[in-house]
Amino acid sequence: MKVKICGIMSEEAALAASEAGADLLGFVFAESKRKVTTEQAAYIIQQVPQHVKSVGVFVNESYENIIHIAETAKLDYIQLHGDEPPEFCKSLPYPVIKAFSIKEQDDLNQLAEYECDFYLLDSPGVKYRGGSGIPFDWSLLEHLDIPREKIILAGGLDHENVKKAMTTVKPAIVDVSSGVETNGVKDVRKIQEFLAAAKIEEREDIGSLHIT
Ligand SMILES: O=C(O)c1ccccc1N[C@@H]1O[C@H](COP(=O)(O)O)[C@@H](O)[C@H]1O
Repeated sequence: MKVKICGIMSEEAALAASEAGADLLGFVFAESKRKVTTEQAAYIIQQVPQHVKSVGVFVNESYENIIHIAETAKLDYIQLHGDEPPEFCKSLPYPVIKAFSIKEQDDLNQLAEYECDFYLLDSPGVKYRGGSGIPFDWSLLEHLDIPREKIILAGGLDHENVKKAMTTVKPAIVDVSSGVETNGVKDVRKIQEFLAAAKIEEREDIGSLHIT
């Protein structure tokens, strides 16, 4: 299972996440208590190994600003977490993760209109467009007809519910922000616990190879 740790604001959190096995780190450039400047993100991204991919999170941002920030900070992926239309997603010269708020079955209909690299399924925002720390009803995804390799599951995940989330939804990537924080700040121990829980399938696979 691949893991994205989102809302990275410090070098310490980025290094802890990458050392614990995170595959992607998210940097929020939208209105949020986790918002970083382009310069902060650029500095942190330079400190982490290249195999750990960087994701810029934007909400209804202009094409020009996204490109400028992506080039300056050396982002690998663009996450669009607002009301961006399908044409906008297709127009970006970067791999795109389009986020969708899921509160009822009908919310899934819009996914078919989008061509993107990943579909991120999240709870509706509360104060901001994401990062609420609240899970949504995963059973709504039972009949989702998007390949699971393109699904990122987000919204209120933590080290206690991530295993259930993975077995229920079978996403390609799990994404967490609030669930690895204490008092609004990334918590190294919680990052490590989340990664240990999310990567357990891989360890179980290795274990079963020894047994057989
Ligand atoms: O984290 C934020 O503050 C944020 C603000 C605006 C758009 C997206 C944001 N975060 C995204 O929200 C999801 C879920 O976060 P949580 O685990 O429920 O706290 C995650 O994909 C972040 O990328």
